[in-house]
Amino acid sequence: MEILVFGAGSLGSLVGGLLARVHDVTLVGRDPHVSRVRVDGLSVTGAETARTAPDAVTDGEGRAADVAVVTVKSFDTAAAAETLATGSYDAVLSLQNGLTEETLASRLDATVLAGTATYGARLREPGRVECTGVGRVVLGARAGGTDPAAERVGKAFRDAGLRTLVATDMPRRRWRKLAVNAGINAVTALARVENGALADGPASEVAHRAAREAVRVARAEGVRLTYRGARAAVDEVVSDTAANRSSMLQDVDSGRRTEVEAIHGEVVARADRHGIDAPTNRTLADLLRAWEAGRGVR
Ligand SMILES: NC(=O)C1=CN([C@@H]2O[C@H](COP(=O)(O)OP(=O)(O)OC[C@H]3O[C@@H](n4cnc5c(N)ncnc54)[C@H](O)[C@@H]3O)[C@@H](O)[C@H]2O)C=CC1
Ligand SMILES: CC(C)(CO)C(=O)C(=O)O
Repeated sequence: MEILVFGAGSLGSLVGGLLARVHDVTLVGRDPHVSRVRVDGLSVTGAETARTAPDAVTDGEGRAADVAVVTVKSFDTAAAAETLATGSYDAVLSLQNGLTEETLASRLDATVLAGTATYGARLREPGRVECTGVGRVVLGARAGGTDPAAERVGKAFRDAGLRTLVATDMPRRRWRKLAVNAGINAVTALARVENGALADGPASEVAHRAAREAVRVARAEGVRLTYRGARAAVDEVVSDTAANRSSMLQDVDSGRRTEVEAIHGEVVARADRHGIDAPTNRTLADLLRAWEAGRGVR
């Protein structure tokens, strides 16, 4: 299969590097990573290992592939979609955090598939990405149900050795992941603690309240999630990833812009639309916005 990975940072390089074991992969990213991959190939180290030679480019305009996998940060989604719209793809799959498929679908003619990834990835140096945890990719039709494109892409991922599930309930899975991120990300970033610190104590209470608010909004949107299920999902991720520094904590550690708008900001914006209160997410979002403004990364 011909696969374009748009956003060859940490996750995109890991997924693209593994897919390139059996597929014709092009990474769209930035220098110096792209130049290094072109000269020396891409090395995947850590929990997964591979040495592959995908094509790598900095200009994503006017390209064509069977599928484009989008792995830019959520705040770069609209710009990525504008570029993808100049090319030709049968399907576009998002593996990002947040509900970014809506942004992609509103700008693209191609079938947009929803996805989640629980693999951990960190770009260690140009040309080398570390797999910090073997997770799973779950993908499927954006509105739920079956889609032949999802089956084809799922098979292509599995053929390359990526643990992949094709699911028929993606709206519920997307919202459950958003509820988990709403629970964990800002709390760990602001308290400067690893995920495991949310196992009990006051930070755990804040995390559960934030996840509960996300579930309330999901239910207002007709997505069947239970409060107990989301609480259990937060606890399970906290336990499974106890030693992780969440992606938002890593962004704060590095003084980078965070995905606050796609996670807590999104929960608040949708809560407002439904006339629901989301005070915990509102407070967490405002604190992160204040931190970003202070760092000059907003
Ligand atoms: N890193 C991880 O372990 C995981 C990340 N995710 C999600 O995946 C998404 C990506 O995360 P990361 O890979 O960590 O971010 P990242 O910042 O490492 O990678 C994104 C890359 O996209 C590139 N990019 C953005 N716009 C571009 C453009 N127009 N042209 C070329 N390159 C462009 C950036 O330069 C950057 O290298 C986020 O939504 C994140 O929440 C989800 C699960 C795990
Ligand atoms: C699931 C979790 C919270 C794992 O750290 C994550 O997705 C993130 O850090 O963004």
